Amino acid sequence: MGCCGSTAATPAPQEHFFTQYKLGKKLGEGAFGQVRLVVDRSTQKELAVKIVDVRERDEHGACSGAVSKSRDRVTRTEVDLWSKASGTDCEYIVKLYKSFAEKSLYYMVCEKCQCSFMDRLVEAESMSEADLAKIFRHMLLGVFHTHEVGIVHRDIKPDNFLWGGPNNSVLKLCDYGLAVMMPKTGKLSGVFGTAPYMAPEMLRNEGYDFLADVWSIGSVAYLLVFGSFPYSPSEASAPAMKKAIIEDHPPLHFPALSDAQGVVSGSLVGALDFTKMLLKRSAKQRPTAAEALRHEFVAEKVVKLPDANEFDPLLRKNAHKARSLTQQMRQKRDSTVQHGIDDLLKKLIIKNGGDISSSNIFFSEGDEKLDQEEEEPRSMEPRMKRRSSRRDVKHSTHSGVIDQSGSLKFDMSPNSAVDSRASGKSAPGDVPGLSNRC
Ligand SMILES: Nc1ncnc2c1ncn2[C@@H]1O[C@H](COP(=O)(O)OP(=O)(O)OP(=O)(O)O)[C@@H](O)[C@H]1O
Repeated sequence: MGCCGSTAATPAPQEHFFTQYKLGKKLGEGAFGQVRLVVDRSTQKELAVKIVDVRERDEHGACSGAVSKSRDRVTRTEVDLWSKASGTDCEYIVKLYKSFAEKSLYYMVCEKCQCSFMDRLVEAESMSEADLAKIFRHMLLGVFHTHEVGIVHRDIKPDNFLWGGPNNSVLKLCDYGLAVMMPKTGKLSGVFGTAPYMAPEMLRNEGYDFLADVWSIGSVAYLLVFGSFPYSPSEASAPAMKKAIIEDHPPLHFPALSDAQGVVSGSLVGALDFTKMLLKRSAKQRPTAAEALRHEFVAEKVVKLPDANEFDPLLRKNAHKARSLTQQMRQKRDSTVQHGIDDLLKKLIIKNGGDISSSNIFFSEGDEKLDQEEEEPRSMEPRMKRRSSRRDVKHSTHSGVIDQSGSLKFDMSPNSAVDSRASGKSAPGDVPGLSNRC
């Protein structure tokens, strides 16, 4: 692969990532890459960079050194579609500033966010209906603007929303790795995404469109309101989950919102109605993102004032359940992939005149700057606790699918985030047209 520095939209072959940015600490890990802090050398502004390694790997993660054509194509598509969505200047989409493809690594320079949606939800000191309404309004706005430019995201789930923007109070959609442009025919095919959030029409192979993303938001809403996925098959596996969604069995049901004493949580009535509206099994009866934004639960004109001390007891309980479930869904991170990228980056830093020995970015799990911030008064979002990147890195580096209690849970990931574009080959037992993402 040749060097091709570019702005997100316009190719500019003379630009190179390392001449413009100084690489910093790791903020998170993905299946094929990592996200790091960067500093723009000309403005000193802190940003983030998603680095994706497109080299061929065998099933043990060993790397041949050659570029994988399919992974290269998939990553190019991710850059193109993220760039297009980001071009809407919607504040509810993580902004992509520039992208580079050099030495089998893609660099996507984007705005730096504070933390993931789920991390803050669990650590929040309060959570009211007003907070929930804001969350879904932001999610819908990111999805709406994505749809406006003809893109179906196909991987709407809690992990793909990050808190950022002014006071870190804006929820932003990210990860366009499975996104696709809606074709002229108006229908898409193929199963993509993460099993518990997949729309029935996608799994039934009936053809789907933007409304598949709306179903996924409905699944996230269900998760937060009830603390479980809309479908909870007895066997905890991706195939069983897909079967349950296809067959509506055990049937989709909305339990009474009551606590152990049988007291109905009145504050969640609006959220429940909103969730029911999004989770219409028939896509024809489901609202578009624009229509959903007019539902009175999320509509801007309906003013809801959060009470600083309010934490709906059901929401508190469900936030922890939801966090545990979403952690089980995460794909196992392959340390070989991470080490491979780190090795390449070290060589590139040295080649570009940097000094690895005086830098701890590859050896430290911590992020001193953010740790210091944690000791400062929480001025930005007072009711939400910060989460240090030290814990982030430790968790993602070592834990795989280990939950908060440290116990290893069932793993839905091998079939949960699927992308037939990524690997180009099927694994035994895969549904035709489906292959694992990693
Ligand atoms: N712009 C950003 N600012 C700060 N942290 C980020 C940013 N983007 C991603 N992260 C962190 O990095 C982690 C990995 O992000 P990425 O999008 O690569 O992962 P992923 O979606 O889990 O990966 P994959 O698409 O391979 O499954 C996120 O969970 C988040 O914690």
